[in-house]
Amino acid sequence: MSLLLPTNLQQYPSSSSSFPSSTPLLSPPPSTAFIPRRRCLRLVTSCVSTVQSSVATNGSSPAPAPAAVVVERDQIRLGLPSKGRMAADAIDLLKDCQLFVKQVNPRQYVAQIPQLPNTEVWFQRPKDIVRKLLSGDLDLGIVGLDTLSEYGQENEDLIIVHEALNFGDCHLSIAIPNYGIFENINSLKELAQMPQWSEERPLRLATGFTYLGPKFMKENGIKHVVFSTADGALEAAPAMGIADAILDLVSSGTTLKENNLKEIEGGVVLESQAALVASRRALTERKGALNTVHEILERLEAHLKADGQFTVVANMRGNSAQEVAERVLSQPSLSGLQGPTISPVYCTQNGKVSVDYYAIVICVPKKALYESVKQLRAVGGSGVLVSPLTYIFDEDTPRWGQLLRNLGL
Ligand SMILES: Nc1ncnc2c1ncn2[C@@H]1O[C@H](COP(=O)(O)OP(=O)(O)OP(=O)(O)O)[C@@H](O)[C@H]1O
Ligand SMILES: O=P(O)(O)OC[C@H]1O[C@H](OP(=O)(O)OP(=O)(O)O)[C@H](O)[C@@H]1O
Ligand SMILES: [Mg+2]
Repeated sequence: MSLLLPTNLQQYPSSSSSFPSSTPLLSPPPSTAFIPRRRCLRLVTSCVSTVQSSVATNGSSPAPAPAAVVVERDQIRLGLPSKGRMAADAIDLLKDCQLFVKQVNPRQYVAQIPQLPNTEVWFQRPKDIVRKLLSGDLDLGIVGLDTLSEYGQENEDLIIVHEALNFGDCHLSIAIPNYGIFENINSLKELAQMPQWSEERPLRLATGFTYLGPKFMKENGIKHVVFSTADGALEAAPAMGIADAILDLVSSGTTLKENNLKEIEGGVVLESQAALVASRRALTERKGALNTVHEILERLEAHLKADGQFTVVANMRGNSAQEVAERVLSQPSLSGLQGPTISPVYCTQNGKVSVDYYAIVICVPKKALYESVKQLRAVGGSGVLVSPLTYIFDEDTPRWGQLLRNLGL
């Protein structure tokens, strides 16, 4: 995968050809950029009988084939999650960027965004958004980085345009029971070194991530492992006796806790949140796609930057703007984005206009609000007004420059 990939994903080699032939129950090296998923799973099923049925009914399809051509059409297509926990948040984020998705009813899978007249929205399951970006049926999409990595499989055509949309935060992590033989096991290394695992009796790992799971275990040198898969509620697998460990998404950790499971050191495969993704082919070959992604990106960056900040206005007595500025800048949390704006506050006394006070305006990170208010008071600030910020449009968006460089433009 190309530029803008988060660091935690960049650690993966772009080819999976290094799967050792001695690794039991894993697929041999593929000859193309795609892992032949069916082949990988068939090897698993031949060794563990219980896996066969779950794999057969799992619905995991083979890795998507790369699109050969960009089919001509007038509209740019943006894929949004049709349901699940990301669906509402994606629409809300666009709404906060003044991009209103007009969906007539929830069962209608196509919608418009009046502010982007050349763009249509298609609602799809997250994994299908990735597949359809690859097949050329979608041009842009919002999905979790986990889904992108699992179904995109480092395909060069997928470009992460914005890797941190600030929702859908979770991480993909190995978890083991906190009881029995695992009671004192707290790291991946300790798990790998347990004497229980052998070629005949490998560690049984249940996961929906049938690409990332084997890849991670291989990269960590864990040989005696076999994978099973299911569509959900994986946390039940150890207690049901189906698996020894699981690899699944974690956010609050409640599901693990409620099922007597624990994460282990070194067991995090990736950190994930929602991302804006594009097809490289679409951006380079489809008329209007680059302009559309530029507009969406500008709005997203401006909104997301503003989302973490408050505007703070306060009055301060002083002899000059310079003197007030010196006092304000003596405090570490009051420098704002570029520095405080300081303006005279005019009032009349005995019919004469005079300036005794100055208004200062700064942007303050939401996390630092209380600290900033304390610092303002300490240098004589009063009448502090705090209001939310809607947008911060910088001179240029850093991600836009990165995107153009990535596309060779
Ligand atoms: N517990 C969680 N907390 C936060 N984000 C999560 C969590 N679980 C999943 N996600 C994010 O939301 C995305 C969609 O998850 P969701 O559960 O809605 O669908 P799914 O499980 O992938 O699909 P399906 O409907 O087939 O079960 C995930 O790919 C991930 O990026
Ligand atoms: O750490 P937590 O906040 O408890 O969240 C983790 C759970 O959320 C996801 O499941 P989801 O709710 O999507 O159900 P699913 O298994 O049907 O996908 C994930 O697969 C975990 O089971
Ligand atoms: Mg789910």
